[in-house]
Amino acid sequence: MTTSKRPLYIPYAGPTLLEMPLLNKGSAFTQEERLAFNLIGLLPQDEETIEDQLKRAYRQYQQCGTDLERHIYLRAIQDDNETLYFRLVSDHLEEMLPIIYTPTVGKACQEFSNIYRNHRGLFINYSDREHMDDILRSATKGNVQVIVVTDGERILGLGDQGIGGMGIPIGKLALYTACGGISPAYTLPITLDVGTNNQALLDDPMYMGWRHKRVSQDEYNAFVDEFIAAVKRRWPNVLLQFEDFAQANAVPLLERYRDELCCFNDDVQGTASVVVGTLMAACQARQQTLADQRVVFVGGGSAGCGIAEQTVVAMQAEGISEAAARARVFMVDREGLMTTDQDWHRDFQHRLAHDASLVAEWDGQGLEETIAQVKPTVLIGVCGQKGIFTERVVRTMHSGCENPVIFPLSNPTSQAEAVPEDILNWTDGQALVATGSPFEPVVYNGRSIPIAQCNNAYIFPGIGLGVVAAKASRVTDEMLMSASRALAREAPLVKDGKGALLPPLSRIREISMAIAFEVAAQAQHQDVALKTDGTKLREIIQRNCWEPEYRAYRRRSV
Ligand SMILES: O=C([O-])CC(=O)C(=O)O
Ligand SMILES: [Mg+2]
Repeated sequence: MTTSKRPLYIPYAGPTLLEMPLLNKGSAFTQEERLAFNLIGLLPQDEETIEDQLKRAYRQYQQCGTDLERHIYLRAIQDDNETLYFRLVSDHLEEMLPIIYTPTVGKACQEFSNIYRNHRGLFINYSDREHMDDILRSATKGNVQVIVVTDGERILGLGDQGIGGMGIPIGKLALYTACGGISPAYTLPITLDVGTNNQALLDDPMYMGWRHKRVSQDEYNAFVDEFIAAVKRRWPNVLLQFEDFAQANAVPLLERYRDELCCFNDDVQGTASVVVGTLMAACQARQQTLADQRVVFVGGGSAGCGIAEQTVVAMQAEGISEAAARARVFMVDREGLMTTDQDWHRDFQHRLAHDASLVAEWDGQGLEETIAQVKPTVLIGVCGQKGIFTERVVRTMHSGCENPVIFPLSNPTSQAEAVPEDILNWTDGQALVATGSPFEPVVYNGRSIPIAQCNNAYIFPGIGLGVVAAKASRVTDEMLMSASRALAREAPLVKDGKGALLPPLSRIREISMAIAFEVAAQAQHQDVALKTDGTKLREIIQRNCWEPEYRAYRRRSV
């Protein structure tokens, strides 16, 4: 079945057309199209519908033996026929998200050079820097609206994966389409190949990236500068998402470019936005405010500090002073509670450090002691250290707080600070738990407790859709806060008094639309997008939503 939308006029034909994943329909080309586009004899005789193709594809998917094989299989369909890929993923969204995205995408990054089949996106190598404009020009898509870029240095909690990190921009952009409705014709994944410090990759004869240590900081900064300048020349209005950069670069890059082009850092700002939205939902479900909470973060990197700063802003919005809000937020890192006498902090960490006098009477300032002293109501893990929320840590917290909120957020599953089942067992089933990677519901005392996946996937597709639809020129902090509020409103535990802290992923398309609306309205309010009325805005957002369905093709002469 093709849609009732108007036909597309296509200048390509023959094998070339079949090799264009954005246009290929495979066995679904009609007899008339096969004639018009010189496809006779290039396809088996039977003219199929997308439903026929879906049945075959899903059957083959089910025959794959491992999650990584399922990932490879889906990526192959994506490279062959994007319409079929997105329809298949949309039809089985909850089942396939963990395959195309976290956690399986982590494995796909680690195995990138071993499982490589086909080109997708751009690899911009440091030694090709003089050709930056040519490289961007050779991106076959003319109208790019969203770029996700990584340099592969901090892929999930898995560290430096070199060019293997490309799995992440590809996965994130698949979600922009599957969850946010952005047409795949408008998305472009990019990996900046500035070398790798992962010795195993450098020694691996299969490794496909630049076999070179990461370039020096000065060389790196100049290279990223050239990249951003070239992007601005080629697509001045694009939305650029920074993804999985190392801590040393994430915040500085964001600060350097956020007033220069429409960009955001998903790990810092997207994660902050989804976590604050989930915290708001947890507080509302308990009829408390965020400003009532004492929050301990384990992991003082850019993600942890980003969430902490956004938490401070959200507490202030409830009416307390900045100083009072900061007094309720505690960062624990490798040297324990972050205090102002430690000299390793970067600026963004120093702002969140407590005065050393706070710990003067404590018995050290490690995680357990901090929990015992601070008596937090919320514990958030963003340190990538598996199992750091030990039974002792969780039980100590529970002894000071009847219903603790505990979010082990590190990804993928193998890096989680604790698993939900243990947390619920150690807290007599009282904790409110959300994780970064997906987990099955936990059965406790015969009750099935759903575990929310507090992953930035709830946020970035909606932000992207809102920005693209409203043609916003910047991503402001207030736009991110609107996204948090829109997400909290959808929490089943708040709306219905039961269920999870976040809506099921099966509703993510709808949630992304709601987020897009709030984000776009806020952009208009702040004059970073042209004003329209609300009805018109809804219409524009709707119009920007691409559906994975085949259009009829007519031949256009070149
Ligand atoms: O990709 C994910 O699942 C979330 C994320 O940004 C990260 O962990 O870096
Ligand atoms: Mg990330």
